[in-house]
Amino acid sequence: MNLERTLEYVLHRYRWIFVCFFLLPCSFLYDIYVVLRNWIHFCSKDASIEHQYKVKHVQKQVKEWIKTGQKIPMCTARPGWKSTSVQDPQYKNKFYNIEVDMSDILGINEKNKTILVEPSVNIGQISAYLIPVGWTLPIVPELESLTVGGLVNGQGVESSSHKYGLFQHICVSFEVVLADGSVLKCSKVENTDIFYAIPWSYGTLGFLTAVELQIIPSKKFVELTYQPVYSLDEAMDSFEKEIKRRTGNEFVDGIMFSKDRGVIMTGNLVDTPKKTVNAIGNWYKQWFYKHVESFFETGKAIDYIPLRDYYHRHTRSLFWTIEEIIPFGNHWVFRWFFGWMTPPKIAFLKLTQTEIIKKLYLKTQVIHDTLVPLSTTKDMISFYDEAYKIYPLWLCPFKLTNEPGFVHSKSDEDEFYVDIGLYGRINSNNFEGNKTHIEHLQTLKKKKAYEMLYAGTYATREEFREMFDHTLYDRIRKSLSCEKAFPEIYNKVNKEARN
Ligand SMILES: Cc1cc2nc3c(=O)[nH]c(=O)nc-3n(C[C@H](O)[C@H](O)[C@H](O)COP(=O)(O)OP(=O)(O)OC[C@H]3O[C@@H](n4cnc5c(N)ncnc54)[C@H](O)[C@@H]3O)c2cc1C
Ligand SMILES: NC(=O)C1=CN([C@@H]2O[C@H](COP(=O)(O)OP(=O)(O)OC[C@H]3O[C@@H](n4cnc5c(N)ncnc54)[C@H](OP(=O)(O)O)[C@@H]3O)[C@@H](O)[C@H]2O)C=CC1
Ligand SMILES: CC(C)=CCC[C@@H](C)[C@H]1CC[C@@]2(C)C3=C(CC[C@]12C)[C@@]1(C)CC[C@H](O)C(C)(C)[C@@H]1CC3
Repeated sequence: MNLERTLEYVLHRYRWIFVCFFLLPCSFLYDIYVVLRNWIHFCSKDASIEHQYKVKHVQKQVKEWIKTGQKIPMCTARPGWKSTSVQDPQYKNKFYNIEVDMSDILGINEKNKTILVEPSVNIGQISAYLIPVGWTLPIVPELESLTVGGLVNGQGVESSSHKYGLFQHICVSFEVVLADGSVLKCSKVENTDIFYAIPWSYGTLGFLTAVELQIIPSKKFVELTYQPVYSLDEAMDSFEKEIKRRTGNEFVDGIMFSKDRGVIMTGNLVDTPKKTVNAIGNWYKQWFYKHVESFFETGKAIDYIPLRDYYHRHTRSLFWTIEEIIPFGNHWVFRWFFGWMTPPKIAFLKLTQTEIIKKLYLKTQVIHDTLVPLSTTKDMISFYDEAYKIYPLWLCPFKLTNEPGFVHSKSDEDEFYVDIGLYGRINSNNFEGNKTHIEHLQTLKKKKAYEMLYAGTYATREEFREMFDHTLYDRIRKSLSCEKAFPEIYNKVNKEARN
């Protein structure tokens, strides 16, 4: 027991040695390799012609699965350690793996204001491609490694979501390979039901092979205003006012550093900065959340930030979770000398974490996002303060439409919700392990909230069905004969059902 404790302590406390001396250089070299590979690929091949061959390859694999007698369900062959989540999808070892590794941008259609991409294209790739040519996605989730396939089959949210909704709401059409090996295009005008059923479906309706996304004109900078607040009431009032402001804000989000102290941030796109630009993405700059915290000393302030730096502001510090791994990572000496190699790749961190580190995270930390109606956000934050006391806390408002599907507003109208992000160490003396986690689930139910599923769910199958609207999903699964081909969503996102 004592030995285990000591080992836990050493592995956790000194993880940085392995991360700094091994994972950081590997991550940096891997990034160079990816840039070169994409560039060579871009110069040597016509992505849209090659796309057709890639789709045929997926179809061929599905048809081979049919010939095997459809005994075990299918899933993508993307290894679990590559996924941007804490989960370990062990089903990948048991299921029939289909290679859907398609990572090309297929082109922009400026007239229709859309971009066509393959599903393994990541958000970093899209922002680097679009911004220099004057366009951007209306919603750019902040971690560069998130893929379009994962964001569509899962879910995505960002500080522009109060205006545009969730990532699924900027999708124009999907191309999918179905369980019978056929290819189908769906959108708001053709195969509508399938179009609405795919978001949140976790790859349990078919294999996504292309996604058409809405694009909007971009500008060079974000004018970002930081407004410190000194009580939860003030935070909620300011938040509500900024979301509903008539003149509009392109971006609204907030970070609470304790129950009574937070910073609400509002931003707009501009071409001409009115003061010196703050390129917060440069390797020697402070971690973004530390920069935000500094405004308690100075009071309300404005920054002009290059657009791409703003979008990926939490990439370098993985929100605030990197501090647990490299505790001195924000020290100026580290930033100046090693900052250019950060962050370590999430995939490499996952691949190399030990069982003891995994257990320690589960025992002492929570990584979870909940989607709570704006009207009950204050109560939910108070609950989190009592039960977990995890700070900083991310607050990201979003518009939830009543379009059909797994998650929609609970009235006939669009409603405002807030994504509350808990990422870190539990500091509350009231925390009582699973008892608290169960109370949390019950509170979510009372508040008519949803859970984001990248962190998995501990809800029972019944609770899960109560939280998420399965009406359309069940119907589409039947009509597309998915029973043998794919597991149900629950069997992918709940640990016990998954194994
Ligand atoms: C947010 C949360 C909610 C929970 N709710 C319930 C509940 O309602 N009812 C109940 O009976 N038990 C609940 N638990 C506890 C849980 O049931 C068991 O501890 C778990 O099933 C043990 O499985 P595992 O170690 O194989 O972890 P896995 O689920 O396989 O996860 C693998 C590893 O990933 C990490 N990890 C996974 N998810 C998280 C996360 N959200 N936050 C931090 N680290 C994570 C851990 O390192 C974990 O060891 C909850 C745990 C967490 C963190
Ligand atoms: N700001 C934000 O919104 C953030 C969101 N996230 C979450 O991260 C996740 C995305 O991470 P990422 O690593 O990109 O994705 P993952 O590899 O985690 O994939 C997520 C799910 O999507 C399915 N999927 C992915 N591609 C396809 C495809 N082409 N066809 C069919 N199914 C597919 C996977 O199926 P299979 O199981 O078969 O592989 C899996 O179930 C999302 O769930 C998102 O919610 C995380 C951080 C921030
Ligand atoms: C909806 C939004 C904005 C979600 C943000 C989620 C991030 C905070 C999550 C996504 C991936 C994530 C779960 C991860 C981790 C921290 C929190 C992250 C970055 C870490 C790095 C924590 C340390 C762990 O040992 C391990 C390496 C497995 C994970 C990897 C994924």
